[in-house]
Amino acid sequence: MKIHFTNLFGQPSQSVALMAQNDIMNVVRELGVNELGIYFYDQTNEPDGELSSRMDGILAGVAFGDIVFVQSPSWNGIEWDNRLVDKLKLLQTKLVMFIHDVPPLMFESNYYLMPAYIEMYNKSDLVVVPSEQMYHRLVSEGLTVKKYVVQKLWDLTHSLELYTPQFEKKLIFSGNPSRFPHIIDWKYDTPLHVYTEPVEGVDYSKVHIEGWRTKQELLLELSKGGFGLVWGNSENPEDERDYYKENISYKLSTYLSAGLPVVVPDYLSNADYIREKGIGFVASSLEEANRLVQDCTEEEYAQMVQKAQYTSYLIRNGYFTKKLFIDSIVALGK
Ligand SMILES: O=c1ccn([C@@H]2O[C@H](COP(=O)(O)OP(=O)(O)O)[C@@H](O)[C@H]2O)c(=O)[nH]1
Repeated sequence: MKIHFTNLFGQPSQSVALMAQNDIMNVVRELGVNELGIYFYDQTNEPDGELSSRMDGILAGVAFGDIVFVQSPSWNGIEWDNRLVDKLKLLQTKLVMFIHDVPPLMFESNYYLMPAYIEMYNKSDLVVVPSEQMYHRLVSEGLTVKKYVVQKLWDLTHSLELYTPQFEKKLIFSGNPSRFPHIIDWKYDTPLHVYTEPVEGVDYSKVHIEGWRTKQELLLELSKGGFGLVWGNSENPEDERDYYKENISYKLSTYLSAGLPVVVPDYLSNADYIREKGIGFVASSLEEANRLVQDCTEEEYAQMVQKAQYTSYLIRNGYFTKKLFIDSIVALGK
């Protein structure tokens, strides 16, 4: 019996979906997993026979009874993904749906696709979900798969020699303000440094715009100090859509991979982890986030940095992925 993971190719190198899938693959490859490369492309007018041959090629190395983790979605559309799943069922594989993103919940205009996604998820033997909240949400939408494993945090692997974060009353945000517009309308005392590719015609005068960095450059910069800020798509938590409360934030793991203390909103699916481990502040508004940083002492910060080392070690070395991998195999065998 072999174990396979699908892995995404063909998106720009700045795509977080691509980074996340590729990083998962880098971890499980070390565990002997076989890679099923999936190309992201415009498949709209692909003739049926060609699509079928393409998929047979992708699945050439899969034998009857193997275990296949499908990193979902492939971003080629639900029909494409569903078709691949049907081929995997024909091969009588044990199917693990590793749910990274749920497009019908991400964008309101896609909600109509929910029954199609649930139908596909229900073909699997086990689902890996970002959080308990997401599992219960999907069950409320019709998910019937009983076996599930919670991912909890993204890994972000590297073997860089980083700095030890130093106390500085500054916040850092690594993400595209087009998805987080309130970030560049920053109204608070604590300086906010934003890592993103600047877009022409956008006013960045209220923040310190740092430009785009590669993963390595970003981690090195982050590890110098300050606090990593996670916030949802709305400034006010009351306006926040459910999705950010159910999925897990990639930027949160980026900060933690660099050993940086964080400030997160109280609705974040894994805010309890930050609170329990003492590796940052949990805030109910951006105003409070600002105040918590302003009131923080050097000793308090040093303690958070000390505690963050443990989570940083796990994230850097891929342990959240290794854990979900082992938990899934154990659960499939029950
Ligand atoms: O200069 C930059 C800015 C961002 N990023 C990456 O892009 C991610 C942003 O992800 P996103 O905003 O989608 O995260 P989420 O919404 O899940 O918090 C960061 O965490 C980094 O890993 C990067 O590599 N270089």
